[in-house]
Amino acid sequence: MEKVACALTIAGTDPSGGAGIHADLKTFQELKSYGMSVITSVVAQNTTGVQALHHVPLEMIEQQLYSVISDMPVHAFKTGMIANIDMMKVIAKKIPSIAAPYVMDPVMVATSGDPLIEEQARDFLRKELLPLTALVTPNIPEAEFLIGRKVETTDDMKKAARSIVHDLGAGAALVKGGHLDGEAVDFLYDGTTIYSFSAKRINTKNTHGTGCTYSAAITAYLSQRLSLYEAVDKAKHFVTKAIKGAFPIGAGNGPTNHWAIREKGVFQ
Ligand SMILES: Nc1ncnc2c1ncn2[C@@H]1O[C@H](COP(=O)(O)OP(=O)(O)OP(=O)(O)O)[C@@H](O)[C@H]1O
Ligand SMILES: Cc1ncc(CO)c(N)n1
Repeated sequence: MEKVACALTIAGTDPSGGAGIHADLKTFQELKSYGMSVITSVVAQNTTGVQALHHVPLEMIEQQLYSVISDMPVHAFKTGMIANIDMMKVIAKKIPSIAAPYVMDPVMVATSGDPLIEEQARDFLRKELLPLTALVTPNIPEAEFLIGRKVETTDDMKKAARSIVHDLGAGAALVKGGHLDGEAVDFLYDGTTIYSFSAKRINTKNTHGTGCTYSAAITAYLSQRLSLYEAVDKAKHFVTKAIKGAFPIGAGNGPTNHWAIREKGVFQ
């Protein structure tokens, strides 16, 4: 019998539906992987920023992980917002028992600039979680934090990707250029080769949740057994379409359009 591809996200919520768990599950669904989720923090946020955070108790995070892993197949998984070291420890302990590719979106701040993880937890993420990954997907500020140097040019991005793999122990690194000017170009380093993925920059402020959507798309494709290169290539097309079709809703940075690859949706 054919088995459905199963993808898991471990992340925080976004009641406005554009980022976090919500973006991940919409993306899994759109790309036809069966989506599952473990919630780390409940975040009161919208397109304008983060209003409040409530962290799920550690035992409950552990229990959610157990509920999924003990019963369901996981063919690939990702992490997004993990707010503090204690949560990271709980998750790190369970990762070896999930025998599947791990994609880390090293979320530190929301698109609005509001912090989503505690300052001290960043080092733990770099030292303890990063070496467990099949792929990490930092944007420019996250890459700068990880390697401790400025990333200002495409050459710096490629060097950062290499250093994240060779010096920090990630399985592979995808350094995203959304925060630079010009083409929206990302560089993947898999330990041997640098690949670039490029798209025309779209003139929009509606980029809430682009990073979540991209890493979720990569995770969905990995759960379907695509190679890392193919998964990133197809995910880049998906996120570009989702940004192109992004919705001008909310007063801040509107959300990406997760169904942009098939139809426009229903408009009022
Ligand atoms: N205006 C844009 N036009 C086209 N592609 C873009 C644009 N902004 C970002 N991208 C692309 O979107 C993907 C996500 O990258 P980005 O650097 O925005 O992630 P991020 O900062 O982690 O996202 P988030 O805003 O969710 O934190 C990358 O492939 C990037 O190149
Ligand atoms: C829960 C959550 N994760 C990640 C981001 C980054 O976009 C966000 N805004 N919210």
